[in-house]
Amino acid sequence: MFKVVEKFVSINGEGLRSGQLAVFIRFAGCNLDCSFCDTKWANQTHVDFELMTKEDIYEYIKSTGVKNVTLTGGEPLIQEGILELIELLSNDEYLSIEIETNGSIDLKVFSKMQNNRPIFTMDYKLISSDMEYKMLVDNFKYLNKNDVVKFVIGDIEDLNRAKYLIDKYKLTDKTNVYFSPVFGEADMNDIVEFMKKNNMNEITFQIQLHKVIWNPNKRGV
Ligand SMILES: C[S@@+](CC[C@H](N)C(=O)[O-])C[C@H]1O[C@@H](n2cnc3c(N)ncnc32)[C@H](O)[C@@H]1O
Ligand SMILES: Nc1nc2[nH]cc(C(=O)O)c2c(=O)[nH]1
Ligand code: SF4
Ligand SMILES: [Mg+2]
Repeated sequence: MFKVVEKFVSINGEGLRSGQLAVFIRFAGCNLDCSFCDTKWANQTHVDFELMTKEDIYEYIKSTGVKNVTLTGGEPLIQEGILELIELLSNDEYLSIEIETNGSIDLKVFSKMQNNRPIFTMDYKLISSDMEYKMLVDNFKYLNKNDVVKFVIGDIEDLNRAKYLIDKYKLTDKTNVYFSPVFGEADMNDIVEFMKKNNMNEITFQIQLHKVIWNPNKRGV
């Protein structure tokens, strides 16, 4: 059984499918504690959740009629039975599955899926998150051109570190690379100036769209 803290339809506010309708499944609990986390509430021990089987989750998704599915949290890939859920959803060729994951979970087993493989938006947690020591750089090799490595930027130190990693692991040759400011805190102009100064042609800068449309603290959107 999965602990689901919320499920809803919205437009995806992040990633490759930003602006498109998506059905979201948010799981309880995370193995990290990022300084900037906007869903800390979902990681509390006493959070309210609904227990759902993988079949319940599939039925809910189908009842919405929405094609894009985002599994998020919390950390979706620490949920017991998550591989079976992903396989069930992937068997439905109509669905396009996307998984938001935090960079600390080994993606090898997931990346090997053959049919209708999900796309992974893998965060690399930078210095200002306080969680960089948990990052698995081996994960970079399991990502392809359908996936994303996302750097959430808090400050200039994060920008320098992101650039170092992009160059060292040739990330833009392998996958899509996004910069996203810590919402309401990072200086967005600094990020764009940094991109200009370093001629970062292959990076996509992105703001979380749902936080512009709705109150940034609103749930279920
Ligand atoms: C809440 S996390 C859940 C999935 C997974 N635990 C992870 O970190 O990727 C979803 C996305 O929101 C991003 N995020 C969380 N707090 C944020 C903030 N304050 N500003 C910008 N992005 C944020 C995360 O970096 C991640 O890309
Ligand atoms: N609209 C909307 N789009 C999102 N894309 C990724 C989200 C997440 O929390 O993982 C998210 C979210 O919480 N809301
Ligand atoms: S990994 Fe994701 S859910 Fe966990 S604390 Fe960090 S941003 Fe929040
Ligand atoms: Mg969110």
